[in-house]
Amino acid sequence: MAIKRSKVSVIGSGFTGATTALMMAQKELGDVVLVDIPDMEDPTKGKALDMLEASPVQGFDASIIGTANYEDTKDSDLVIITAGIARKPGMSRDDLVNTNAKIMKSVTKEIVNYSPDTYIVVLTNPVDAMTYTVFKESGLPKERVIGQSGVLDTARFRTFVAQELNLSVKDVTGFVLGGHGDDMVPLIRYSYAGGIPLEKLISKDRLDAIVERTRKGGGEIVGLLGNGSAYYAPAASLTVMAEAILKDQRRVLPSIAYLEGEYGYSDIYLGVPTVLGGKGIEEIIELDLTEDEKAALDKSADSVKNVLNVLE
Ligand SMILES: NC(=O)c1ccc[n+]([C@@H]2O[C@H](COP(=O)([O-])OP(=O)(O)OC[C@H]3O[C@@H](n4cnc5c(N)ncnc54)[C@H](O)[C@@H]3O)[C@@H](O)[C@H]2O)c1
Ligand SMILES: O=C(O)C[C@H](O)C(=O)O
Repeated sequence: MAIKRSKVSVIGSGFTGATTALMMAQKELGDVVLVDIPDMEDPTKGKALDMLEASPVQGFDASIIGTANYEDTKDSDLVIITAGIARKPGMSRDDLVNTNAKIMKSVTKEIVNYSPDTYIVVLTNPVDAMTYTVFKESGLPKERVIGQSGVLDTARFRTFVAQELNLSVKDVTGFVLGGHGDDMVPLIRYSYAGGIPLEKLISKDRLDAIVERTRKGGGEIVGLLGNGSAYYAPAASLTVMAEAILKDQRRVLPSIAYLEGEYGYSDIYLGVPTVLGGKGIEEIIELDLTEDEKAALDKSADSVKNVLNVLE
């Protein structure tokens, strides 16, 4: 049998979907199918063609098509969901819940109809609850339905730490746990610059300020953009997760995973450290938490549960 390139479908061709499609094609992760609603079919085709025309200039090999027909997604190895509405200044991510839950249900039906064994990575907000909705609707095993928040939240944290210390972002590591809301939990104790614990390099006051800015990082961009939310760093985050799965890299990355007792929670999707590889979420890493860290994580999990409770 001939060896085939991977196929990745991106549902939603808006800011995050289109940017993710381009980043994945630039990294030659596979052929890309960009999908939107029928009313958006022509602009979606236009974006895909425009990206394809960048390929000779940048020297990447990938087919990129735009469509409103799910048949074109048939046999996707991986599907990324970015479809839905984004928040505007003054809104919380949770305000999007019922509109986006309906969209999750309808797109998930179509996805698994054409790709019954695929992996799905969800971006749409409120992402912890939307990942739960997609999991329930898809019937896929839990390790194949994954949400994105921690890679982005950790990237924001690393950016602010690198700025504070005037060091390369490459040398700063961190971990953000919990739901993708203002009470997410950046774990300072597990964060380093060049292997040195951050607590030895940055004062408590400054670290507290960095944690607060990280928690409100999405809102900071929403406020600046005025009409829409972040998309470059979210697309980069989705791309690294897609790469980890498609290339079976077994990367240690924070993902929104379905918990069955891990960290003391059950029947919930929440951000935790995971091993991401060719089987999707291959492991959930359970870190020892102090009482304060566990209390912060409980608060964040409660916020996610409150959103799950309003799901219609
Ligand atoms: N989890 C995260 O870290 C994170 C980061 C950034 C954005 N987001 C979320 O991602 C979502 C998308 O953000 P965006 O900036 O790309 O928004 P956008 O408005 O630019 O794009 C959304 C696209 O979804 C399409 N769409 C709507 N209903 C659809 C359906 N039924 N089928 C297919 N496509 C459909 C729209 O036509 C639009 O093109 C938002 O909910 C946003 O809050 C999450
Ligand atoms: O903040 C938002 O609404 C979008 C996204 O969740 C983000 O963190 O940038």
